[in-house]
Amino acid sequence: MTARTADPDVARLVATLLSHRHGVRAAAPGALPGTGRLFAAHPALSGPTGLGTSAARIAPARAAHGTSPTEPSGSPDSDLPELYCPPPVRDDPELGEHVNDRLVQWAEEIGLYAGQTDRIRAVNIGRMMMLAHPDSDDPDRLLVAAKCALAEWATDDYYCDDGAAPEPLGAHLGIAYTTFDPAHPPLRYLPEQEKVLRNDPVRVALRSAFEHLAEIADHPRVARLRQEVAALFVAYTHEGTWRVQERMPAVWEYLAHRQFNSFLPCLALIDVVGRYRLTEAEYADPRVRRAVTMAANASTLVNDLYSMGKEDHDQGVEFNLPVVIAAHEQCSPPEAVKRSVEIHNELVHTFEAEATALALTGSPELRRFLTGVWSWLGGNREWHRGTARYNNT
Ligand SMILES: CC(C)=CCC/C(C)=C(\C)COP(=O)(O)OP(=O)(O)O
Repeated sequence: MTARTADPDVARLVATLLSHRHGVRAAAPGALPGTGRLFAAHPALSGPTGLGTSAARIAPARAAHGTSPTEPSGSPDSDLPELYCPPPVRDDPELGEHVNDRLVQWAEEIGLYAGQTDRIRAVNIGRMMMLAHPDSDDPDRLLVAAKCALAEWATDDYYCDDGAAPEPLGAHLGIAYTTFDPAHPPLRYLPEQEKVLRNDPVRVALRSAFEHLAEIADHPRVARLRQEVAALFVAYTHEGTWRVQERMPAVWEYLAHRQFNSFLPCLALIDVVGRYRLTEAEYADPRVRRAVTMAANASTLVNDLYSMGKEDHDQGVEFNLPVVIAAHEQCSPPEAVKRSVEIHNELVHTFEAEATALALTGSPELRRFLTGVWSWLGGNREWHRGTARYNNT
């Protein structure tokens, strides 16, 4: 495994991706084909109503941020393929800021990212939740999703990234897991266990986030998130092994890991935030699972592309799809970025086709959930395009 250096051609391509005015435009439709009409036919499932909610309704061809399928696509100054991604459905900066303020307050109260309040505020996960969950204007629900996301992200930042030693990773994650699936030791060991769970900000954050989730979600959906975060932790360990072994994974292996070291836990809360209930039978349907995990993977490849600039400055080896492709397919870094965009696009096209079929034949709740995943892709990309986490390097 060789250390990477910032390649000026890659920097140019990443800058193109990040650019608002000349970047790769959203090329995908704003709604899954056919679902706009179906939503209209099911007013009970057509999203929130009331003050300030009109922007949250799913509109087939309208972008919240000046990108629409009718706009020209592709960048004038590069041959980077279009990033196939829907536009964001709504942009309500005030709502995002409100959620973000409360999220930062929570982080301060529990000591998460202590001394880095300004940085965490600038990352603006409140805005991410506002963009990615356009069918909810409920700040309390968006805040719960934001707390879960920040706690999951912090687990990565504290235990995996930023030069963290890989050796204790398994133990860190094993203990962290018990914050939301409690261990029940003989009573005499309980004080010692409890002390450890309280003396680390990641553990405190995960426990607190799950407690808040339990206030708004029923047991099956809390269990659903538990399962997705367990898979996330397995994937964190998977990545840690490459560091210990100093091994560059094969492209297929990297992608398999990225399906779960992904935003899948965020997608799992789409119905909770939207205040409806997708049955566990439908969530677990292998056809739904395939579509949703592909979308999760694609949304995280967006992260790989947008975070390349940041990762060039991080300590230690940072894995992302272009780095893995360049290493294994003996191509230049710019070519690896292009191939990564193509892989992203294939995943999104496949999701679009399969989710459309499922939405047309499944329950109204499944239809709304899959539309929510599609909206999530658009909001996720829009957030990556603007967050200080990837734009201030
Ligand atoms: C919000 C959430 C579920 C986060 C867990 C997974 C995660 C940390 C990412 C999908 C982000 O990936 P990465 O580790 O590459 O993050 P950075 O690019 O370092 O911000």
